[in-house]
Amino acid sequence: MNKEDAKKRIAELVERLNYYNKRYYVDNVSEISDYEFDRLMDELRHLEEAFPDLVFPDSPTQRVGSDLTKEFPTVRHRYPMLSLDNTYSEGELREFEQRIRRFLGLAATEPIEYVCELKIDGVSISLIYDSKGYLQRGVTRGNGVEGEDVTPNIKTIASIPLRIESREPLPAYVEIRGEVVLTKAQFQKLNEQRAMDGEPLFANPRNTAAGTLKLQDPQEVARRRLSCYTYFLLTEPAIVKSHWEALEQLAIWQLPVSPHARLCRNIDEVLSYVQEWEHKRHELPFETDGIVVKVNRYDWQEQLGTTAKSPRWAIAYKYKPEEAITTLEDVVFQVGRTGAVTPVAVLKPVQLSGTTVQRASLHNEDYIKKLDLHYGDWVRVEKSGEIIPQITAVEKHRRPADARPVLFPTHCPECGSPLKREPQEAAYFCPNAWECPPQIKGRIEHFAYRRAMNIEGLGERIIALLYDRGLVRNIADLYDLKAEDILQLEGFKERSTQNLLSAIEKSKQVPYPRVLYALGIRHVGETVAKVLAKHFPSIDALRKASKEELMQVPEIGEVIADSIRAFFQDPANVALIERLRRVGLQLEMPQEQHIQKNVLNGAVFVVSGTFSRFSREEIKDFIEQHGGVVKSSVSSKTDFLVVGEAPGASKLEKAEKLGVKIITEKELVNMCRQ
Ligand SMILES: NC(=O)c1ccc[n+]([C@@H]2O[C@H](COP(=O)([O-])OP(=O)(O)OC[C@H]3O[C@@H](n4cnc5c(N)ncnc54)[C@H](O)[C@@H]3O)[C@@H](O)[C@H]2O)c1
Ligand SMILES: [Zn+2]
Repeated sequence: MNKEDAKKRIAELVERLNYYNKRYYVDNVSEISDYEFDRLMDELRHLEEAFPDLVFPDSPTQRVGSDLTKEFPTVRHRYPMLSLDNTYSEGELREFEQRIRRFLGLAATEPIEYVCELKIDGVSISLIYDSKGYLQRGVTRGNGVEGEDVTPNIKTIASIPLRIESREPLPAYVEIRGEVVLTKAQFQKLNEQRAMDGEPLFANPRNTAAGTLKLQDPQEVARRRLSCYTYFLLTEPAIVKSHWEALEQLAIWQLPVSPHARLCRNIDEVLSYVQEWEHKRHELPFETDGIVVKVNRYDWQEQLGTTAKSPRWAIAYKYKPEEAITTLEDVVFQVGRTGAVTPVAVLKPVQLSGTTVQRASLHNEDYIKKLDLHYGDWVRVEKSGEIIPQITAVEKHRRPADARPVLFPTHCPECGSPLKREPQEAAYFCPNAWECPPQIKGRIEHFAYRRAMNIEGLGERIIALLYDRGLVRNIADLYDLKAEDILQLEGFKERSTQNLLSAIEKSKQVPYPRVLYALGIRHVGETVAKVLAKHFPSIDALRKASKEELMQVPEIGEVIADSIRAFFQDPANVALIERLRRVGLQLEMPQEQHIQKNVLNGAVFVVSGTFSRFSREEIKDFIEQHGGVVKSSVSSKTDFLVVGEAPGASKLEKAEKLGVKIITEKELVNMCRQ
């Protein structure tokens, strides 16, 4: 390539990679796969090596991708937080060893020990502990030089100790680094919940963890249940001489360390570790994208030093994304509870990363157009960091001559209504909310769902049966069901019929905030429903609220306000609510909760055990709404310990010792009634 062309290509790569970096680190979105990103990076690095005077200062090869957002205070790192050099080839691992030997002037016979660790696909974090062992700060990598202080969010992570317990005095400065992740199981749970709430699904655990760490509401962060693994210890003065000892020290201090790290005596053992984990890593509870290899001895690490972007004593070996090639048999267009239409590719079954893949996500119309997808096409399917397989490319040269292009339907595949596309949104939806079967069934499923009305036994299958028999067309119909209706359903006997009826009956006691959530108003998830119920203590108050009044509530923005207004403007919804009122659903907060505002007068409460009338969150809210203060542990300042079933023994004991008054939930409710 001549210099002119190189210059053009370099400028183009710098611009594109900087753009992907911003999308990835700031917006937490991957527009291309990590593998493609790394290939472009590699191309840039090679060009820059060939034309060293064309290395721009803003080149992504020269700096760490920055996560700075200006939404959190920034903190300067005492030691820069760098990235890692990476490779996809085992040959380059051997070259890595050769470079180290040359740099340190070691003979070929001199053994070099390495520590191998799994490269966890999450977000790096730096934890600073003070000399008494208390967690002082949690800071993101930022641009490597300064990061963002996300301490309140970090404190929600259960496995990170708020205090290091140590018999020996701690060094004056303790910094621990690690990776914040979402486990695959937790990621799936969150997405199930989002599907229930009709919200767009998260793409993958890494980007979700990164986005979660940057939320402004630590309570929401806590709800998402992040995890953490630590793998770095920096202290002043130094207390260990090698990386392996550092990992041991972290374990002694009860920091979460991965049990799979291994001390390898030479590069061959490193390569075996790499091979050993290539497939086994899929069984781990979290996602990994490779292996990190670190020179064990600290004195050697120090001599090797760092480049502007990464240490010379470590390298990441990344596994190529596993890919399979198969044919596209069909595309189905699924209609969800909110009417959103999602295209899903039906593939000829093929093995990929140890599972049989038969379906792949196609996201939306734009994605299908970008792929230029045709029925019968040979397609490449990848599972890289994404749980749901993706079609990454079409093998156009193998396309059958008469192949028809995949076109997005103009009408709903379920009810035939013309589809609509919201301006600025990629997704199409079916506007026929009241008659489109999957939307009706989806709303009833959402209503019956555990965290909403919690109607036990009323799942997807039974709802489909009730719907197909014409017994239920909306949520209010559930309350008109008779024993003889249910008895005629397949699989129902006397007993199961009674159980279902009493589960439906029981749902009449579900408190108002959950009923509000169960109604399935778009954008009104669990948290928003609670906030709304607090400010508008009855459904009538909410119905009468203007857009402006709604938007005065913290956390309620224009989108939510519009959605609530639209819901109540539909007469069918108003009629439905009237029916729910007649059957006796809770459509307002209990009287005592909004009259007796300050009866508890600042008294300090601790709660323990499980309660029959409230969830853990609800009892805390209840106390606070009545002017009490809730603390998490019993001390001499505690006035009351409220005990439910199976209270914590240590709390009870402490309360008894300190003479704290112990009361039941019933007594608490009575106190608030006076
Ligand atoms: N898809 C995209 O659009 C896009 C954009 C930008 C970056 N990326 C991905 O991010 C990579 C660059 O990110 P990076 O600079 O954070 O480098 P990196 O992720 O390749 O490696 C460095 C990071 O690995 C993490 N890590 C996990 N386990 C570790 C362990 N045991 N020891 C040490 N570190 C460990 C640390 O957070 C560390 O900061 C790219 O190679 C690419 O894969 C993707
Ligand atoms: Zn429809």
